[in-house]
Amino acid sequence: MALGFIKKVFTFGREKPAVEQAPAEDSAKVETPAADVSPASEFAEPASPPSVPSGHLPHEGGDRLGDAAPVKQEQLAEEIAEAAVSHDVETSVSKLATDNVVTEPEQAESAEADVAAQEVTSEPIPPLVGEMSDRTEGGDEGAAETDLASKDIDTAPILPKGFATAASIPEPTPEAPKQKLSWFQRLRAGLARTSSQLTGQIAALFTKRKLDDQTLQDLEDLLIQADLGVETAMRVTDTLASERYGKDVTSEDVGRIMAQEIAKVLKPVAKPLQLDLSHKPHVILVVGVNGTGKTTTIGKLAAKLSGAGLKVMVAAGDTFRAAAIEQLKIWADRTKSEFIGTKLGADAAGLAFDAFQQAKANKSDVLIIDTAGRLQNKAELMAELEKIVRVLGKLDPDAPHTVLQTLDATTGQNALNQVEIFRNVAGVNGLIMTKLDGTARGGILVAISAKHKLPVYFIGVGEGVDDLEPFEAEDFANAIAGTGAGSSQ
Ligand SMILES: Nc1nc2c(ncn2[C@@H]2O[C@H](COP(=O)(O)OP(=O)(O)OP(=O)(O)O)[C@@H](O)[C@H]2O)c(=O)[nH]1
Repeated sequence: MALGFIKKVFTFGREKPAVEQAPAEDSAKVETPAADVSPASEFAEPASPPSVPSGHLPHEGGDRLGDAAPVKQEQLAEEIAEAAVSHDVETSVSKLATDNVVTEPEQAESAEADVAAQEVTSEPIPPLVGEMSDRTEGGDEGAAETDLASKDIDTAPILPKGFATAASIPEPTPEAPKQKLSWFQRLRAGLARTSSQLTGQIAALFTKRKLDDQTLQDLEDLLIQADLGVETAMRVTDTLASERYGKDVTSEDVGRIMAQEIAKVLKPVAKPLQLDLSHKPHVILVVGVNGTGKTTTIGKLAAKLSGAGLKVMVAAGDTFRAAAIEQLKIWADRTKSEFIGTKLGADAAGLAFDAFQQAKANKSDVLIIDTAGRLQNKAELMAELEKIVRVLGKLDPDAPHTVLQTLDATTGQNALNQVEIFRNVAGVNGLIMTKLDGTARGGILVAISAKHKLPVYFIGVGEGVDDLEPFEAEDFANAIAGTGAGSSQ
């Protein structure tokens, strides 16, 4: 797999604005030496996240998600104050419990305290040095040498497959066949229901029949029932008609054209997750409906990044489910990442606020924030997500830099609606499809890609820490169509 390292730039050219900080009643004051937040070097404008349309969002049921009109400064400052008030942060670094989190009630008076007024005095949390997990000892086979602008070459981490950084130079690297076959077999196994159902029906449709309008219509119906979406179904039938209309056609012909057309839809969205390591932390916010694999996927991402030598902090923003906080702590320990959490029921935006501050003070490379699972039609829960994004944006205009949505491959059609709402509310700019090793209905990813054109960075192919693979368009297309290199595996 050629590792495309696409240059991504953010605007850091201007002086960093004094961040309006809202130390509220019991806001946590993190005692770490003042982080050196000198303005980073000049970068071009970032790609702006999808605009958030105001007005009622087109989705069945659920409440109006509210107007996305810009929030006034005072309202925002109140939100930050309220967010900081309603929780006390327990900051713990796996293997290093710190008790240096204190609150400064008097800071609560003004919602706009200057960040410089926040004296930070305790020692920064030393980087955690842990043995690499055996899988990432030498880094992924396919990892390319990267030349990071912010680090000299001999200390630049070798990013694992599926990640890129602003200054890295694309280097095609040969795919490690044994790794591809194993996860590819799991992918095929996961998509077996989709592909066997589809290829079985196609075979039945095209026994000794010339290609005519009726068979084209029947094929189109089959492809739509497999969740591929109307657009892709029509592309397949149009291409097939242009090649074989009025002639004999075999199911192999159909499979080949199906894989080809699906790959055309998926190739533009199969991209590495771009990290901008020229400033710290790169914030990844993980969102999605309940049980889609957010916390597990964060653990897998943390393993890849910390295994590559990056300093990772994970934040337990799912303050709704008790087990989620503990689950993420276990992932942090397992992946030698730093952990920040708070008490059950605390304000998630406040946790995100403190996590950012802590990650900055600790000079973490990447901060990955978990969130509570929520259905897209629960307006108050979606409003909470908006607040988390707003609070992070006040601390860094480009944060959260990556908003990942996890999609459960067994969901089917509803995933389209999930992406629509989460994208409008939280500015989702990347997808991860999980549970493709189960009885997946992976076809929906084709429909989502055709409609939303959002990058698909990884796929989950199991519950293990290594079961996260960079998304490969050709492999996925062949797995659905039951064709291609892996088809004989
Ligand atoms: N088979 C399989 N199971 C997965 C995968 N990813 C996650 N899971 C499982 O899915 C279940 C839910 O995963 P979580 O990470 O807790 O999901 P979540 O989105 O954080 O859940 P909530 O916090 O309830 O929203 C767990 O049992 C995971 O082990 C995957 O790729 N394959």
